[in-house]
Amino acid sequence: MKLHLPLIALVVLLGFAPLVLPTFQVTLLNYIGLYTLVVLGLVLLTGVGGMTSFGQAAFVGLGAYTSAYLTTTEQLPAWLAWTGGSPWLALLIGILLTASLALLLGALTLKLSGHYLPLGTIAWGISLYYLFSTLDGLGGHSGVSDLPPISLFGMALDRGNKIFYLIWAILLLAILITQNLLNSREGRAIRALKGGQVMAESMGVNTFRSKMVVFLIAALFASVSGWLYAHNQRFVSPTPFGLHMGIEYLFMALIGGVGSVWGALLGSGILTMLKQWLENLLPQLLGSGGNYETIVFGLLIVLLMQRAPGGLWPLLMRLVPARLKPRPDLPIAGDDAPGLSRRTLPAAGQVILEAREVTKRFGGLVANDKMNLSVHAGEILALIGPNGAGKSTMFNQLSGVDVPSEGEVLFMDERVGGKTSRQIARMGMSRTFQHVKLLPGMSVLENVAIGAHLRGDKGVLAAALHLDRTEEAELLREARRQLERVGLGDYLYEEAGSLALGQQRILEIARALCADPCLLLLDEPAAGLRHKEKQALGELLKRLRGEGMAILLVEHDMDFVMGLVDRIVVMEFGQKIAEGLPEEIQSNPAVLEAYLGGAEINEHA
Ligand SMILES: Nc1ncnc2c1ncn2[C@@H]1O[C@H](COP(=O)(O)OP(=O)(O)OP(=O)(O)O)[C@@H](O)[C@H]1O
Repeated sequence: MKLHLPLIALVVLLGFAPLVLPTFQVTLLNYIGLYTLVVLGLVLLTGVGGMTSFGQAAFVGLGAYTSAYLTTTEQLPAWLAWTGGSPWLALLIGILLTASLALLLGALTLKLSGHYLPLGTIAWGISLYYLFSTLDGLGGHSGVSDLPPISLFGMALDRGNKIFYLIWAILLLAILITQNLLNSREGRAIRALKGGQVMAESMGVNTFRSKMVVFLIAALFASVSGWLYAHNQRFVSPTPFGLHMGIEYLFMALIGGVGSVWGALLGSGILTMLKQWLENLLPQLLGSGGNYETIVFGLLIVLLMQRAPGGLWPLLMRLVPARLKPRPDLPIAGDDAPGLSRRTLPAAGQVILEAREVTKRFGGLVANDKMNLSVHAGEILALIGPNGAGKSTMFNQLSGVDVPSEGEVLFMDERVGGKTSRQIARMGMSRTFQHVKLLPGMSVLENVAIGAHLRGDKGVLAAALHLDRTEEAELLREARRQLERVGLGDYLYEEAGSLALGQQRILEIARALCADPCLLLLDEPAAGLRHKEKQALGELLKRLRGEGMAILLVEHDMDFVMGLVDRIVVMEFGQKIAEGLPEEIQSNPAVLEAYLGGAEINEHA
């Protein structure tokens, strides 16, 4: 089922709602719409991006108070006088103010990791809350009243059933924008934030920028919700923008399903209705007034986290038959489309990667000792050695993940040390990982398309407005092409996490190829592969070599290495003990001694 069908159904239902429902229910729906807008931001920020924020209510307050101040103050400062009490111009100022503050707060807090980030959001959430009650002109704890209603096409939205349409139109637009964004090049970068940052950076994604984007969007959604809230209530006071409300928004996200866009609506709806219902029911049941609903909520949340940590939306989706499930829109360009531009590969034999006297020390331990090696275009070089020989450490120096203590690594005649993974990816080096790094819940096709990140340039705005479709179709076609090339063409729409380990390794190679590299670094590509898969991988790597690609692999499987590579570098105790053709290495006494105490290398080492 196409993804916008549920949207159309919802629009029709909502169109009739204020005409048939009693005022009280319309008011409830208005609140659900306002809360969902904030929670939608949290889904992006927390559920998708993996950054927990307790401070969203403060951004709601910022939007609300900005409009309250601008539309009720009689003598505005001269530089703001042009807003003339218009809620729409106040919205514009609110958006600009929120964006500026979000950029500042994001720059200060988003680099924090672990529990420091949520603590940071609590800190600025509390600061903003106190600012609302302290700043001159904002009415202190009693707040600001008599806000004008929003006018639209000359009609004052002064009643719940009128502003209803504006609230829900803005919310549906936000849902659409969020869906569009998530199903795009930028969206894949955002979805990689939770659990895939190292991989994403090595594919050229600027993960800090992606974090900033979701933080900004979440703040703007909250601020617009605040603006609507203020003009719906026609009154603002600090209470609804405090930390407790920040926590309540998180609860809504958690109940609905913090990773799903529609979960935001479900969570806000359930919490709002349930709260209302419990507020009425519990005092009657218990025979006295009090905040019993908060206690019941606490218990319900604990229960939910035990039983359905992913929230209710994923549970509901499990009940829906596969053919009715909403499918993301994944356009794939036809074969007649022009295709992405490709890098010109260096001439065969040209030195692409060179390690010069690379030494790496960890305290007193010398993991790499004056290592020299070079990789040429159109060549497969294997780096082998017994466990602990220093191969992974060398791999890290070569790929720029780590900087040598002494010596240097040159890639395409430029120093690798000190460059970011992104810069190195842009130069044409692409890699796989010893421990597979992919996004298990994302489709195989989209996982591989992350590799093509640097081959597109459409940004957030283009994605949100769906103006990126041609480029997106090209990127996905490239991902499909690489998947077909490595033999995973039948698995495009499977979840990557459902593939066998061997297939996941192959997926990583397809992803690396999607970047159109001139050098492939493969960390134990044959580990976990069955015999036939290894043969197929060997054939693929030979084909790539034939096309002029340089390939460096670290590998333990000697059968695989000996039948495939052009040259081998052998390491032991951090040093190079041999270098040469496979047949030379197989009979090199030093190598035989290092590996098997003298036996010939022809089995798995
Ligand atoms: N970050 C680190 N801090 C301290 N010691 C390290 C670090 N990384 C690696 N080492 C040490 O450096 C030596 C080489 O390790 P490395 O992982 O590079 O070997 P390897 O050849 O890749 O081994 P394996 O085949 O088992 O993966 C080992 O003694 C290891 O304990």
